[in-house]
Amino acid sequence: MSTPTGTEAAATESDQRAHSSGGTKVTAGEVLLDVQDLKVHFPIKRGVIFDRTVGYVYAVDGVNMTVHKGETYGLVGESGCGKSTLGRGILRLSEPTSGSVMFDGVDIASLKGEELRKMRRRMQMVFQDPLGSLDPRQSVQSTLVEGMQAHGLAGDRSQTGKRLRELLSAVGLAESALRKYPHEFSGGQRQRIGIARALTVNPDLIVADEPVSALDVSVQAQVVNLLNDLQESLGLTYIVIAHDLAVVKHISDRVGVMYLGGIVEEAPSVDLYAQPLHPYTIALMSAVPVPDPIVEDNREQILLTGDLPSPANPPSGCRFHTRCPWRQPTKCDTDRPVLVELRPGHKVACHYAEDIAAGRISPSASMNSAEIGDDDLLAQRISDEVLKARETSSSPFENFGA
Ligand SMILES: Nc1ncnc2c1ncn2[C@@H]1O[C@H](COP(=O)(O)OP(=O)(O)OP(=O)(O)O)[C@@H](O)[C@H]1O
Repeated sequence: MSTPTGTEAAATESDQRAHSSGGTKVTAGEVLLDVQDLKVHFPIKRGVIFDRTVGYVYAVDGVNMTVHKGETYGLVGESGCGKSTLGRGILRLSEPTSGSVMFDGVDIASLKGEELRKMRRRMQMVFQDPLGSLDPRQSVQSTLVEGMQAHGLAGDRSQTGKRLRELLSAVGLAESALRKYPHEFSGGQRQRIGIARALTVNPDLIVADEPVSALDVSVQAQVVNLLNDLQESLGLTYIVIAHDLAVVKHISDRVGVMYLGGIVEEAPSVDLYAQPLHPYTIALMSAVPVPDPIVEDNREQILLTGDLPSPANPPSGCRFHTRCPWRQPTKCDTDRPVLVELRPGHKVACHYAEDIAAGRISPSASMNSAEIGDDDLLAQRISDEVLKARETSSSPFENFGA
């Protein structure tokens, strides 16, 4: 996770390899998580008496990703593209349909019972809505003690008390918080409790699903800084799921862009934001205003037509071809592109990414803004991103385009 001053996460020289990519330092430590061809399909059932499976929602459909120890991997993409399901699939909170999830060298799909429980202790989740994810009838103390007891980490009374004080101090809450209930806290404080709960079991990996999106912009930076401090002091690895492009840019070392169940682009955060290579990422980023009025005046916005296809009936070939301004006949419609490393550490799943980057293919006129209707879903979502970016430009985060 990048700090607000842009310093890199600490790691020892021996477990790092670094190389330069257009001025960006790409740092890769030891692999903690290795996801291969992960699929999570949800059956669609019909029938009152006989529960017939009539189809599947292909929520996650062939994801490959690796996450290194001590890094923050940001997952971004529009609503419904499968980010949460991927996070849950990695933790086996949603049962994968196929594929492998290697965590610290062990395939967690093969684990059962006690072994799975022990492995789960090392992987925790922080949720978007701290109020919804905390039991309103439980005091902070019982919430935290419950987490420890579930994994046999509670110890005796004085050990538990010491640990509780450590946890509260780690997340910046006073000891008096122990006796209080979730409704007595602000949103930011509740998220601190959610983080403390995840920390009770000394995890290695935290999957944070929209950890700041329910918070006021003024509080978002505090929680991001807390996550950052905890990462440095405890050596944590994060997967942060977020739709806010500014937040993702700010907190991630590397970013994966998801579209309809797959990762279409993955790169070190600085590289991705400096030069997006996948048409979907290019369109998302072109929609976000920049603070410099001259740059803003010349900003070329790529708008896309068509609705987001249903994950129950995804398009053939490239999943994005139905809305891609650079779509080329036949190949895009028939062949599903795989992630290919086009720059150091920068992978793209697009048959024509190099041609697009070199300007050898122009976006189709029929896909430009003139034809965008008010009811276009993506246009709506992109404009939501624009509005969000405008809000965050007065937030503690740097403006997306800065
Ligand atoms: N338990 C489930 N059963 C059936 N379909 C599901 C289930 N969970 C998610 N889905 C579907 O899977 C797709 C991906 O959902 P998911 O929540 O992972 O997306 P997301 O990118 O996290 O979106 P959001 O940002 O809105 O949470 C959606 O079409 C969703 O409706």
